[in-house]
Amino acid sequence: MTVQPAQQLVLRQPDDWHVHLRDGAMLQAVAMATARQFGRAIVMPNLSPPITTVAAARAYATRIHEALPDGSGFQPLLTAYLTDTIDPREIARGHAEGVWVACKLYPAHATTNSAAGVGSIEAITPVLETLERIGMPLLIHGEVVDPEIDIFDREAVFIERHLEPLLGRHPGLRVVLEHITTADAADFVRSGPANLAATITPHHLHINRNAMFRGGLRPDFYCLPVAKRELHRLALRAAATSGDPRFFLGTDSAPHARAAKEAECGCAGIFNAPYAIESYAAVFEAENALHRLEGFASEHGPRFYGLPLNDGRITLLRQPQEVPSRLHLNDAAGQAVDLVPFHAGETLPWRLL
Ligand SMILES: NC(=O)N[C@@H](CC(=O)O)C(=O)O
Ligand SMILES: [Zn+2]
Ligand SMILES: [Zn+2]
Repeated sequence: MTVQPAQQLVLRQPDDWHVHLRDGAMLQAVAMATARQFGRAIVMPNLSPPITTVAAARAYATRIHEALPDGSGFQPLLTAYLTDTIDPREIARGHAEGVWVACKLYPAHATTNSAAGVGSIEAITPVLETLERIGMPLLIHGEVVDPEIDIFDREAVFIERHLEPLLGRHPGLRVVLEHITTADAADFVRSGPANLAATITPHHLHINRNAMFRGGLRPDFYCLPVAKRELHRLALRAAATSGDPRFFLGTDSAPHARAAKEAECGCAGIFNAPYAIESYAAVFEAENALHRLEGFASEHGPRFYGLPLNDGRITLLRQPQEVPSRLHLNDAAGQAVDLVPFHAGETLPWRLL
């Protein structure tokens, strides 16, 4: 007897626990790519200027809803951008009013639009004490910015220099180490307390650092934290497919206009939203772990954030689909925004119905 592989996969509707929806024309062009598959998404606040006030977050939520068709059930979950001077009372007020659900910590100058980020984590102790008290999660871009540290070591060094001491000082703080890229991070989270979790992107499950240099310089595979060696990719695949509830889906879809990726100083970020769930499904199937995709994509995240699971379902069909090499997505004025999707030119085995 031969067992036929499943032709269709029905999943509880997933959420994206880390996405960049941007603003203006880019927001209008990319919002639907996320909303067509995910029920909710944790929307990053690194706009320019960044989202540092309750009023700015409210206005941004309105713009996100306006970028989507009427009746879209998509729910953006906004975040506050931490600076050295943000007032903990403003954070607590936005949380109490349901305007934002988490705070984002960018070490200053670590990544795109992080110049206004945090210079010293110790210096924002009153903010962290507030988060601990009110149970609001802290989401961290975990890389040191010390130029002496090799770029491939910045995540591991951040864990040792900053994350471990931070968890020691604030044992009740709920922390998500975002877009982990190393075996070091996966091990640290796995052996850490229940209030520590991590998101994992599709690209860090698919590519290692060779992808940036295959046959020439490939800006579409450049993101931060930068992809690491193969052993790290394999460790991330093991973590994502392990069933451990501290690991969950966060695409870090980070669209940049074509010209900004190919510039003299090209922007970091991979636009993976259009085929995100298919991209994860390909990984879980290759690891014989399709039965664990639903936990990773639809259950672990809401449980960590203390939110209900989505009621809806999505269906994936085993229908190979070719990913276009470019996408021309329209903004509200009908102007096309050109973007290169992750998996451009490749064939993915599953297709979202
Ligand atoms: N991941 C990236 O490479 N870029 C993100 C910022 C971030 O998540 O660090 C962006 O906003 O472009
Ligand atoms: Zn980041
Ligand atoms: Zn990001």
